[in-house]
Amino acid sequence: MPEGTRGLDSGAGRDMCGQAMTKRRVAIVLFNLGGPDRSESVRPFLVNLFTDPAILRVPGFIRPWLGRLIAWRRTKPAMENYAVLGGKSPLLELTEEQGRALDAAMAHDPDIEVRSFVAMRYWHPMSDEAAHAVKDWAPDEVLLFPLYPQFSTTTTGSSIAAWDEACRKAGLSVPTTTLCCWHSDGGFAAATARLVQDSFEKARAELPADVKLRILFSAHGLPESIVNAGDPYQWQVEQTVASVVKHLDIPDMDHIVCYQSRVTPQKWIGPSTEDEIERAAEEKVAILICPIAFVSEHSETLVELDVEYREEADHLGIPGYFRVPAQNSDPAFIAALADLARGALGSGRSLCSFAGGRQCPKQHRDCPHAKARVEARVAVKEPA
Ligand SMILES: C=CC1=C(C)c2cc3[nH]c(cc4nc(cc5[nH]c(cc1n2)c(C)c5CCC(=O)O)C(CCC(=O)O)=C4C)c(C)c3C=C
Ligand SMILES: [Fe+2]
Ligand SMILES: [Fe+2]
Repeated sequence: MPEGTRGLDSGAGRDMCGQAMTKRRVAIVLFNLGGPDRSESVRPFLVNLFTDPAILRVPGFIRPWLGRLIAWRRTKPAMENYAVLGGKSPLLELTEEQGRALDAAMAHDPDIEVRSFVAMRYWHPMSDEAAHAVKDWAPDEVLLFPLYPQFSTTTTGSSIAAWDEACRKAGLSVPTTTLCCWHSDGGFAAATARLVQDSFEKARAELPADVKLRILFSAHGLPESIVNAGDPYQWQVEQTVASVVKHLDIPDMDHIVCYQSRVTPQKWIGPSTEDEIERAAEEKVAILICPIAFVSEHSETLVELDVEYREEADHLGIPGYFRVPAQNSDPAFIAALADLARGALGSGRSLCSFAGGRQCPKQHRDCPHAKARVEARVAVKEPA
């Protein structure tokens, strides 16, 4: 758990007249996916994932056994992936590091005392543990901060539901702000573009002048049915890429958005990253892959991109294969997270996006702002 950085005068600041004032204690709850901490945890982690109603959209009475069956089938390939990483996911350590960096970045904010807590969705520490830790710290306010820039019902939406349930069980009731998405936040886009620009320049320096270099912005995929049902994730991924591209200084840039990590037989959104690697090989174009929907290194960057896809690209004779590092605790990225937190806390809204209100076009019915409006309308109709 990030311990946070507390100044010596923690808990007290000064107002405009120099009078001592009490700082608001703000617990920032960082939502993330979580990952197994040892090889024995791979199966139960997958069971948690595939029995989540946000992921496996089948009638409730089928879900527990179908979810277990899918998890059982996925265990071997997943274990092989995590074995490359020493049998565990690096996600918890990296998320805790981001939490400590965020606390440090906000340590001198005059009127708030911030402490970050990690709430993983599918492996420890999960929402129940985080809710108890937050309750023990006794904050004045809570900010729910997903470490997913783009909202999906399968990620942020699912974490919010798990958090609400955990708070109910823990008896935690504190004024809460939920930041639903930050796909096109300027600070995030600029920090990400800096990483892309650096990697592009390094790759360009290694390649012969006549070899073209294409940027593949690769996001985690999603079953198409979830997007068709109204999930705004794909639209938001496209917005992120457009925002990052605006900050790049690359003449005649060749880029595309694609999707990786398909794990079920249904149709997933495309084009797939694998197909794009194949196309680049056919066209004798080198590629720079930039993970765009997840802000830490994890199994899908360190294994899928760095090992599996790289091997496939080499096998296909691609003229160059490069990857942009994930943001992790990059200082400009952490500064962007701190600004997002300040913006959300100062917004006066209980639900806000990076820009305040709703950003998603209306066909994306699963945008939480759309849901909040429907719930408010229903509440108004309820008899007193
Ligand atoms: C139907 C299945 C899945 C959906 C939908 C899904 C959405 C989704 N996931 C991420 C980010 C991550 N997922 C990660 C691992 C992972 N995801 C699934 C399945 C679905 N994800 C599985 C089965 C796994 C386990 C790994 C495996 O079996 O290969 C991870 C990696 C975590 C780690 O420990 O390293 C991330 C990150 C997003 C952003 C998303 C939808 C928008
Ligand atoms: Fe996933
Ligand atoms: Fe939205």
